[in-house]
Amino acid sequence: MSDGTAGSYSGVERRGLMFVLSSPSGAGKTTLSRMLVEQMPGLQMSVSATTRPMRPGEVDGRDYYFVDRPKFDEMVGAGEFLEWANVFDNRYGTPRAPVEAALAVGRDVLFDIDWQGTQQLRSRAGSDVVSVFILPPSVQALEHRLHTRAQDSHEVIRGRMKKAGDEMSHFDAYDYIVVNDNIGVAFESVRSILRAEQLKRERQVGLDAFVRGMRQQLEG
Ligand SMILES: Nc1ncnc2c1ncn2[C@@H]1O[C@H](COP(=O)(O)OP(=O)(O)OP(=O)(O)O)[C@@H](O)[C@H]1O
Ligand SMILES: Nc1nc2c(ncn2[C@@H]2O[C@H](COP(=O)(O)O)[C@@H](O)[C@H]2O)c(=O)[nH]1
Repeated sequence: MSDGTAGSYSGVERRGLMFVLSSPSGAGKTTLSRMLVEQMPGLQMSVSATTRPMRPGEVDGRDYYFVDRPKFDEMVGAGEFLEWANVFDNRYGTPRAPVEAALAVGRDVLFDIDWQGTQQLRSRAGSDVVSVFILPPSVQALEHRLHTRAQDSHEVIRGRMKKAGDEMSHFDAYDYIVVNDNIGVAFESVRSILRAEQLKRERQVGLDAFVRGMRQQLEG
């Protein structure tokens, strides 16, 4: 089925993009990411590696690659990460190979990463990166969400709330800002941003030939 880009009509592939969601912890990136992957055909989630302990219900290889610190540092040394950062006293990094493989065949890749990682991706991939910062509707709602998620200790939640202001201070480096109050509305906003970015002229490789072909048909 066609995705509505010229490439899917002319046989030329579209250029894949890197779609980044960041937010303070608990604002809803993981929830929105899961909804996007379910509803946007061809969108591939980047699975990060982390040194943080696994939460109840998380699956190694699906939610994260859970590695110890020596293994993480070995991966850094071998240049296996596209970006990596220290976040909340743990290390997190984006494995390079799956992202490069997806982009090479014109697939879009979704990232749930912090502001430091976004900055690194932006400096490497420039306009192939589209970034969205998710804000909570209020500080109270953010704290409530972290508690109702019930996956981190009170101490960890306190630590993440302390750093929420810091994370939020980077909102102005992002292309789009979405306030996640009602999840359905926030999802529709994020989905629309991705769809519009997919349709940008510069991402549709082969437009010239496609239009030329139709013009020749019309003239001849
Ligand atoms: N709009 C919303 N209204 C109410 N609850 C929400 C909303 N969006 C997400 N949540 C809930 O808030 C909690 C935190 O969401 P989520 O895990 O998606 O946040 P996150 O930004 O990925 O956090 P982290 O950075 O810690 O991974 C979850 O329990 C989720 O179900
Ligand atoms: N720079 C990167 N940040 C990442 C990556 N994977 C996740 N994250 C960010 O870490 C925090 C905490 O995540 P949690 O799962 O422990 O709650 C959150 O802001 C994520 O966006 C990564 O590969 N690189």
